[in-house]
This record gives sequence, C-alpha cells and structure tokens, in this order.
Amino acid sequence: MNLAESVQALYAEYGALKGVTIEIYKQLIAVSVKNDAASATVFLQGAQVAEYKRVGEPSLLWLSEQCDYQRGKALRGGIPVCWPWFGDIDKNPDSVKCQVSADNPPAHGFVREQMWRLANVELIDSETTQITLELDVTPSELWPFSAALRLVVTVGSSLSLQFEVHNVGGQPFSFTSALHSYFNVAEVEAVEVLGLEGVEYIDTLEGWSRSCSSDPLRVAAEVDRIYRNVTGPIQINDPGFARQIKVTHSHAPDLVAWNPWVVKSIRLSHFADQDFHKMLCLESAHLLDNLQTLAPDQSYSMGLNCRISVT
Ligand SMILES: O=P(O)(O)OC[C@H]1O[C@@H](O)[C@H](O)[C@@H](O)[C@@H]1O
Repeated sequence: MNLAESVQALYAEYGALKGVTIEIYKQLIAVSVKNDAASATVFLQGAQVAEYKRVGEPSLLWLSEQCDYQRGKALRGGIPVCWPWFGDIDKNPDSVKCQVSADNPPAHGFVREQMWRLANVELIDSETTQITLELDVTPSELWPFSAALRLVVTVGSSLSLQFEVHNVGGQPFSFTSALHSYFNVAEVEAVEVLGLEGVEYIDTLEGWSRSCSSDPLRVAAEVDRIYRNVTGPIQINDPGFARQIKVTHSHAPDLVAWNPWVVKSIRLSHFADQDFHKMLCLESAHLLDNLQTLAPDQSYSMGLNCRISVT
C-alpha cells in the first residue's frame, strides 16, 4: 500500500469518529484527535506522540521546526519510544548488550524508527480519546527475539501513555526502555523541576559519576543525568507559561534529564542552535540495573501521566 492508500484505509476505519483526522506529513502518517479538553497528534512511525495541547494553552510538548518527516528517522521532539535499549548500546547492562550483534546499532533502540499499526481510536467521552498503536517485533540482525508492543495514548484533560511489552517468542529477553518526553518550556533558564531533590543521579557528562543535590533541578548549562529510583511525581514549574506540569510515572523508576545547551545544540540533527532555550527532556525510564527480563508469555507495562495546572 502506498501512503495515499494507507490514509484511505485508515479513514475508512476511523474517519467517521468525531474529531479524528488522518494526515500525511511528507513521508509519514499521523492521526490527530480533538475533543472538548485537548487535541493531540500521534505519528504511526515510532508511535511518536508529537503534540498534546489543551484548549487555549501552549503545547505541552516541544517539536522541532526542522523535522523532515522522513521514513526511518525519528522526529526530534514529542515523545519517542526508546526500546529495547536506551542511548548507546554500550552503556546498557551486559544482559541487554549481549543480545545485540549488529555493528553500530542505533541509539535508543530501533522501534522509534519503525512503522507501528494504528490498532484503535476510541472516543471514551466528550473529553477523552484513546489511541492504541501496536508493533510486532520479529527476530532480525538487530535483535533476535519476538515481542508484541503496544502504546496506549489517552488524550483528555491530562495526557497519559501506557507502553506494554509482551514476550511472544520462545526465549527470555532483557531490555531497558524510555518514554523520551521533550517538554515545551517558555525559557528553560527560568524553569525549575521539583521532586528530584535528594535523589541520587548519574552525571553522564562527568564520567558517569554519582551525585546528588538538595536543590530543585535548574538548567544553566548542558545537563545529561540519570536520576535513579525516583519515588514520587516530578513537577515542572514554568513561570514563562505560568503553568506547572505534574508528571507521574508507573514502573519507570529512572528519570533522564537532558538539555543539550549551546555546544551540543550546534551538532544535533533537526535542532536549531537556539532551540535548547525552549525544551527540556525529562524521560520516564527503567535503565541500568532496573532492566526488565521477560520469560516467554510474560508482559511488562510502564506509563506516565502529564497534568498541567495554570497559575
Ligand atoms: O539524538 P538522539 O539519539 O535522539 O538522543 C538525544 C539525547 O537523548 C537523551 O536521552 C540522552 O540522554 C542524550 O545523551 C542524547 O543526546
């Protein structure tokens, strides 16, 4: 099926639902939903949520204006799904690393670049729409196992994502994952993140050394940290947008905080030199010794919820 035929098939299935549109962005297909509380756009490639916006408010998520919407390339922004490893494969636990034999495997796994299937769109009520995407992972030179992945995105007065992994093969496998949220902020220098005070983190910019701070997280230089075993919700205070974003996680004990700042911004793909002022990644994850191992027929599910309050 070519792009136009795929869109036609999706329209035949979901086009009659109120507020649902299927759109083509260059080489990619996205489903957009709009209800009485919010609107959102999710790309089939990577099951990548690209936008969530409550009526009359700025976007929750940052999305690069330099996205080129090409097959096989994750969009810079929104919420990419990183699986079955996070970041550089070599920084993953041995039991995750030893499963991957390909030379130069992509950063953050391979499912953010694959075409997922739109499995369902459901209008739950006038303020809530649920979008379900699925991907069947089959053995390949990148990863020799079979898994069924599902991402359920609930668009309402808050945004929720539930990511499920089911081992449908005959062998156990291990993985790390992240829902790599790029938050849209008015001016990152003015933002503070509460909920990470006193939580030990690994500073990947300081030789992966361990550190801890009793202050809220503020960004005034490049930040690339893995906060370990975060127990409560976090809160992003954004005075420029006069709002707070409360992010709650389930089965995602680690939190990656990332802002590329000046120098890294220049070499990042699909990222303007000044974009670092407008975004802050706070990524819900299970990494390092929080990896998961699934025996045949076992499942794992992790999730996040983002709720905005306006001051
Ligand atoms: O450019 P990518 O592969 O999307 O990765 C972006 C960033 O993702 C973050 O999760 C990492 O902590 C950073 O080190 C990395 O630069």
